[in-house]
Amino acid sequence: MRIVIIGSGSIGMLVTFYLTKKGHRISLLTNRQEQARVLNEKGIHLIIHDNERESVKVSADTFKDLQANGSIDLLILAVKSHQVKDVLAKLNQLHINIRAILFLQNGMAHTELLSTLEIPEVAVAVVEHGAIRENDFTVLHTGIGRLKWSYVCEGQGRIKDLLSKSTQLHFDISYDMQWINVLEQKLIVNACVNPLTGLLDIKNGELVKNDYCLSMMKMIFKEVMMILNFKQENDMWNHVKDVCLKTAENYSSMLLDLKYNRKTEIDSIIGYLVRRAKEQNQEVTILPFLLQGILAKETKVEGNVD
Ligand SMILES: NC(=O)C1=CN([C@@H]2O[C@H](COP(=O)(O)OP(=O)(O)OC[C@H]3O[C@@H](n4cnc5c(N)ncnc54)[C@H](OP(=O)(O)O)[C@@H]3O)[C@@H](O)[C@H]2O)C=CC1
Ligand SMILES: CC(C)(CO)C(=O)C(=O)O
Repeated sequence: MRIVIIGSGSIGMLVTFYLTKKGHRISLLTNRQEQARVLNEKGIHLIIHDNERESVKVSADTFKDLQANGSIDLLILAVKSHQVKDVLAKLNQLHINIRAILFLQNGMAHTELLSTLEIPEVAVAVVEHGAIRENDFTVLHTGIGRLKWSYVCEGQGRIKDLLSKSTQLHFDISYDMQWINVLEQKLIVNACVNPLTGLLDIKNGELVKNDYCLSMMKMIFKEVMMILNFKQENDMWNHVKDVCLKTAENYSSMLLDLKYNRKTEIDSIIGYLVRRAKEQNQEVTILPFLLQGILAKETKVEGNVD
């Protein structure tokens, strides 16, 4: 089975590492020639529990090296949510025949593209792990979590086959029948944690340790619950707080994107919720505030006030 992973950042390297270790042959497609060269020379190094280091050999190519009219049995997309559209458009232009696709993004931007896909097998997953790209060939596995996934359409079961053969190795995998539930539950967590940690420049744990932060997070949570019409409010609130505790020492991906001057996934998380509130004629004030706040930080103009 030809498995291709596009996106060789934190999650792309993490998933490639574990699948390779489990014996799967993966082609990792990078954005930059230099990264492909380094990966082919050094392999992927994974650092876990502060200093345990392991490495695997990998086969890396650039996205631009993809041959037109080729085929991919299973494509795993590990780019940021706002990069998905561009990647799919390029694959389409090259007439690549994709038999199955697995999305690993946070947020909901990619769900708006699902109805346009002409791929027989489609699944979505959320990654509850923490991973940080230290350099072009090293990834830190900072939080051990789960990969939760679900089919949008099952096709020939290639994804099920791969994931059922890939359990353990620090990568617990669980299946849910309802793909929308999988994504919405992660959306709730990301909406509560990411923008607030990004704006306040704090670790995830501070959100539950500091009473002011906790009450701000509760205000966000309330608006999100209303928009999604989510029923099990208490369970979900406990889950959000639990994620903050389990990832207490982590910086959220949004805070890191801001720190390294990268575009954040705010539109796919909060932008999506604001658009949904508008469609449902619901008045929301906190989420638009967060959206503007993060966009302001993303486009910050430096200089003296006077
Ligand atoms: N990191 C984490 O701990 C977690 C991440 N996630 C989610 O996983 C997804 C991926 O995140 P993450 O790995 O952190 O992101 P990164 O920014 O680390 O990685 C994205 C990768 O995609 C590459 N890329 C961008 N555009 C293209 C393109 N057109 N063609 C080929 N490659 C491209 C980037 O290249 P370049 O190297 O040039 O930038 C980069 O290597 C996100 O949706 C994120 O929210 C979910 C849970 C935890
Ligand atoms: C779960 C959480 C909040 C962990 O930091 C995350 O998904 C992220 O940072 O994007």
